[in-house]
Amino acid sequence: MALTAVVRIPTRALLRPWARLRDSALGWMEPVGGVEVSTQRFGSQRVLVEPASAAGVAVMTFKNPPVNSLSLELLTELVINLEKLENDKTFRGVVLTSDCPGIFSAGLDLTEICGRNPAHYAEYWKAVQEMWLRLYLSNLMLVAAINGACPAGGCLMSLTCDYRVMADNPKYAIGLNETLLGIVAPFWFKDTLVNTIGHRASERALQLGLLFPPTEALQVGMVDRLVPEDQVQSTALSVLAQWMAIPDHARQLTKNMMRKPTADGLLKKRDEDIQNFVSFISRDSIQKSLQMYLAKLRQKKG
Ligand SMILES: CCCCC/C=C/C(=O)SCCNC(=O)CCNC(=O)[C@H](O)C(C)(C)COP(=O)(O)OP(=O)(O)OC[C@H]1O[C@@H](n2cnc3c(N)ncnc32)[C@H](O)[C@@H]1OP(=O)(O)O
Repeated sequence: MALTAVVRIPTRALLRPWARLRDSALGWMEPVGGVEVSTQRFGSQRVLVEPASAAGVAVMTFKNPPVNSLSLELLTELVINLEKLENDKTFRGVVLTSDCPGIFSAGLDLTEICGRNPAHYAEYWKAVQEMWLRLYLSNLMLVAAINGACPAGGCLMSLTCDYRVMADNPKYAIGLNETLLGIVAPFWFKDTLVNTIGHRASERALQLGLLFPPTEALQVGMVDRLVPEDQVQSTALSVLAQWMAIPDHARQLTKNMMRKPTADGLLKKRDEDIQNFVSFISRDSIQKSLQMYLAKLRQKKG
């Protein structure tokens, strides 16, 4: 297959991202009248996917400037590209990283959960759930190359990976800081953290909305390795090379055994979780908190 191919995504699907996801699952593509979104194999506008030099490995790079916030579009493209990698049996491992200097991901896009209507909140939350479920239960080996700040939803995304390599730069921090915004991390964010760093450390981190600098993140077990900034991706690739030595079927069944009970917690009540999110996020007091937080972020520059 050519390394550079233009992928055409139908215009109607760009307007309705979930239609696009479904179409992608069916392998459907519109030959004319679409929008050119990519020049990379499997890639799309906000998610670049390139085969690494090692066989069976791809690098997935998020490119949603300025801060890689998890917009509906980015979430949709992420899921589509992950699905394509999973369907292409030549790939066994993926490095997830960022194209935004100094930022892995700023987490959920606050403009998606602030000042919109309930139907939009529901659609957006479904996309967040889908991202988590697909990554958390992926049969692929996933390694996060965390080359910058990694708060909230960005941290969640990295926690779905099998291994985390972080840049050893004290300017960067990682954690679930939801309480600092006046919001509450849902139970499946909490479960993902507990599965990574344990109950007591999670209880403290979640209540205080702690953002850990790299050294502390390593100590608490939120990341697995710190390396100089320019070695984050190469280290992630060498970690993957070690994991590739394990037979896939045994590793995949083991991963599933470890993670399925947690994922089932959400799968069993996805709709209820969406309803809870919509009613929580629609509250006036929560919208006010989010608006104040966004205003503070915007004022920082002024
Ligand atoms: C039941 C409810 C559960 C919901 C669970 C929620 C999970 C979440 O993920 S909520 C999002 C939490 N995210 C954060 O708290 C991070 C906020 N951002 C930052 O701390 C910083 O932006 C940074 C450290 C990621 C980067 O800092 P810096 O390089 O200094 O960039 P700026 O702060 O100047 O930001 C540039 C630009 O981007 C806008 N922005 C930042 N984060 C977000 C975001 N998460 N969503 C949307 N927009 C974001 C920021 O407002 C600036 O915009 P402009 O001023 O218009 O340029």
